[in-house]
Amino acid sequence: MNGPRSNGVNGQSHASPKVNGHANGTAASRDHQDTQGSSENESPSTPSRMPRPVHGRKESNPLAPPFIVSAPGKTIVYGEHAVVHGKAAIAAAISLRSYLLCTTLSKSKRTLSLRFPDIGLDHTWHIPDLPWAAFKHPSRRKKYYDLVTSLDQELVDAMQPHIATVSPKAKEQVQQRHQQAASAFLYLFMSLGSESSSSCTYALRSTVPVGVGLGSSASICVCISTALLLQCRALAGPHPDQMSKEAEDQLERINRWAFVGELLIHGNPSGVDNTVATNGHAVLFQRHDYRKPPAVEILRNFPELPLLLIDTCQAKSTAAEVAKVGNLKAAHPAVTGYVFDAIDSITRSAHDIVTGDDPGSEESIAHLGELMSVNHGLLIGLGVSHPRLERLRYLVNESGVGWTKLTGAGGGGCAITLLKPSQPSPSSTHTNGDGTHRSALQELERQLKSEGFAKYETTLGGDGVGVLYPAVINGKEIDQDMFLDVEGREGVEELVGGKRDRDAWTYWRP
Ligand SMILES: Nc1ncnc2c1ncn2[C@@H]1O[C@H](COP(=O)(O)OP(=O)(O)OP(=O)(O)O)[C@@H](O)[C@H]1O
Ligand SMILES: C[C@@](O)(CCO)CC(=O)[O-]
Repeated sequence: MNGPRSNGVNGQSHASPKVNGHANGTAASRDHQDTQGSSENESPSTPSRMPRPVHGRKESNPLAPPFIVSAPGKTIVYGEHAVVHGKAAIAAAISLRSYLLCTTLSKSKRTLSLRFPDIGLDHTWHIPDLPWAAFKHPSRRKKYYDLVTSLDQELVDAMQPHIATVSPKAKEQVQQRHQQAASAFLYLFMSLGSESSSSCTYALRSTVPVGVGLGSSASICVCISTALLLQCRALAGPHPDQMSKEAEDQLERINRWAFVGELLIHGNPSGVDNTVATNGHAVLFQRHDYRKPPAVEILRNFPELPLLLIDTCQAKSTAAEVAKVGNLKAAHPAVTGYVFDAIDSITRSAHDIVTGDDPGSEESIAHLGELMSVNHGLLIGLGVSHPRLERLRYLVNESGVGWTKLTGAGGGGCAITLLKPSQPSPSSTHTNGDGTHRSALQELERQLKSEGFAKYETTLGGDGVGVLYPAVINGKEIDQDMFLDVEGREGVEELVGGKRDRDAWTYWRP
C-alpha cells in the first residue's frame, strides 16, 4: 500500500500499516473499544489476528489516522414502489459515489462533528450530553450484529432534543434535509458507539445528486454504517485475500445498519437502495417479511446496458412518494395488488433476460426496453409520475432513440432511457432542418438541455462499499480542509484517487 505507515492505534506502533492483521485493516480504535467496557463490540473474526495493546499512558496515545469510506448511488431498473410492498426489484450501482472522511480528534475534545457541505450542514454535539442512558439501557441496547428492522420510538424521542438543535433557523425544507441526515447519523452513532467514543469529525462529499432518485441517502447511510462499525472494531478487513464468506458477512453487517439509517431518512424503505449501495454490481431484491432479511441475488454479470440517465431537475421527496403509494394501497388494496403483481412479473421477465445467454442481443434489448415502458405505465397508475417526467418521455419517444421509465421514487427526479441498439452513434450524422448535422441522439440531448433537463454520465455496476485506510493517495495524506475545499465531481474524484491509485482502496469482495 502506498503512503506513510500508520501509527496503529492506542499507542501501538505496528510494523506495517496493517491494523487487525489486515492490510488496509479496520480503522478501529482499540482505545474506543476498551472504553466500551464490553467485549460485545469485538468482531468474532478479529481478535486472534489483533495485536493486543499495551496500556500505556493515555496522553501519549497517537490518534488513529484519518480514513475514508465510500459507497455508490444506484438506479432502479425495474420494480420501484412495488418492492416496498414485497415484490421483486432490480437495481444497479452507478459510478457516482459518496465519500466520508473520518478524522479522530484528541480525546480531550469530546465532540462529534458533522461537516456535510453538499447540503450545507455543519453541526457539533458534545458527546457526554447525548442521551446515552436511553440508548445503553439493557432493554434497548443493540449489538453490532443485531438485525434491526424498525426504529425504537423511545430512542427516536430521546434523540429528538439533540436533533432539534440542528440548523434551527434554516428554511423548513433545508432544515428537514439537515435533520434527516443528522438523525440517521446520530441513531447509528448512539447504537454502535458509547459515551467514551473518540471525538471525531465526519466530513462528507458526494458526487451523487441529492434527492433525485439515485440513492443519495442510501449511499451516505452505507458510508456512515461502515465508518462507525470500523471504529467500534466490528468489521474484519477489507483485505484482498479475505475468505468469501467472511467478506459476505461484513457486507451483511454494514447493510443492516445502513438500513436503520434509511429508516430515519425515508420512513418506510424496502432496503433495496442500501443493499445495492453496499454490495455494488446489480441486485435482484425482494423483502417478503420485514422482520427477516430480504432475499438478495447479486447479479455480478449484469450487462453493460446502453443507458441515458436524465434528471428532470424537479425536486421530490422519496418519503412523500412512498407514502402516496401506501395511501393508494389502503384505499384500493385489490387494484394496487394487481399493479404490484404486474410490476413483479416485469422484473422477473427482465431478470430472465439479463441472466440469460445473450442479454446484449438486439432482441433482448428490445424486450428489456418494452418492459421498461410498461413498468413506467404502471408507475403512472400508482400516481408517482410528474409532468416533467412525461415531457421527457414524449421527447425521447419522438426521437425514437429508446425506451424510458422513471427511476427511484418518481414525483420528479430521474428517468432512465435504454438506447436502441440500432441507434446511430453520436458521430454518425444526418442533416436537420436547420442545416446542421446531428444524430437523433445528439438532437435529443440538445433539446433536453434547452428544456432544463440534466444528463449524468455514469456507468452501471462496479464495486460497493470501499475503504481507504489510511486516507493517503500516492503518498499524500488527504486532510479535512483539502477534502472540504476541493471543487466539483472531478475535483472530489481526483482527490480521493479512484483513478490515480486504484490499489489504495480496498473492497469486501465475496
Ligand atoms: N451528500 C449528502 N450530504 C448530506 N446528506 C445527504 C446527502 N445525500 C443525501 N443526503 C440525505 O438524504 C436525503 C435525501 O434522501 P432521499 O431518499 O429523499 O433522496 P435519494 O436517496 O437521493 O432518492 P431515492 O431514495 O429516490 O433514490 C437528504 O435530505 C439528506 O438528508
Ligand atoms: C420508491 C422506492 O421503491 C425506491 C427509492 O429509490 C422506495 C424503496 O424501495 O425504499
